[in-house]
Amino acid sequence: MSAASFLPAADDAAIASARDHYHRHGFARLEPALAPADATALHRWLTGEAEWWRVLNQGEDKMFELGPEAQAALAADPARAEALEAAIRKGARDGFQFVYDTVRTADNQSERIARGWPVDRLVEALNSERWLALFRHITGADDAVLVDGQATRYLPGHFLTAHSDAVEGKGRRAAYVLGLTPGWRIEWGGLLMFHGEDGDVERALMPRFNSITLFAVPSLHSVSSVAPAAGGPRLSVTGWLRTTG
Ligand SMILES: O=C(O)CCC(=O)C(=O)O
Ligand SMILES: [Fe+2]
Repeated sequence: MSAASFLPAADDAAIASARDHYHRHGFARLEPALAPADATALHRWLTGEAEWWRVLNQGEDKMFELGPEAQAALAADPARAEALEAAIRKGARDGFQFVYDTVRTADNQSERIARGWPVDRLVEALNSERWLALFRHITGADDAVLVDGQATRYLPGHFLTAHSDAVEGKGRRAAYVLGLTPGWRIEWGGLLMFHGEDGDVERALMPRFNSITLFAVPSLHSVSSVAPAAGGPRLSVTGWLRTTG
């Protein structure tokens, strides 16, 4: 892991085609995102040492973050766990709801460097001039100056309903999702869905390993539920290209 440079690995043709696609459709996919060994090392860390927090919301503005101890306490109390599941199902029926696992990184560079987990070092790399210039080139967001990020893990039953990513004051210009699950199948769910104005699915994207998807903010999208039959968790690093800190 210590050798990981997290430099961009896509060639000029892939970059040119991503830029063209983004300008025409508001999203693009770049692959390979990283050197294969770097993506594999991240995947190994995400499936091994990473410490996951369960995050979920209640209504529009209440959010819960359950660390390892709170998750263990919940697992030991099936009645409470089922009540929480029921609340999540109810919230998802007609409203905005999410539940998934995360490893957050600090927006602040010195905190990322001090902790130095692989996901911190990846987000550090994404803030290098090399990656920033590439992101600006593809998205046309010339005023973007920083990249934030978190690792996410969607287990079977996890999902994120429709939202636009626009948050007042955050200066989000584009979102990115770096897929880190090898061997995913469409049938396993966990698809990044863009919602069309006609109420149909405009586009659904597979969480492909070592590909980075970029899309403009705001745009209405969701992550479909990971199916019970999924062969593993849906792993990514995701965040935003921003104008302000
Ligand atoms: O993981 C993804 O594909 C997208 C996640 C997302 O939309 C978000 O975290 O806001
Ligand atoms: Fe989003």
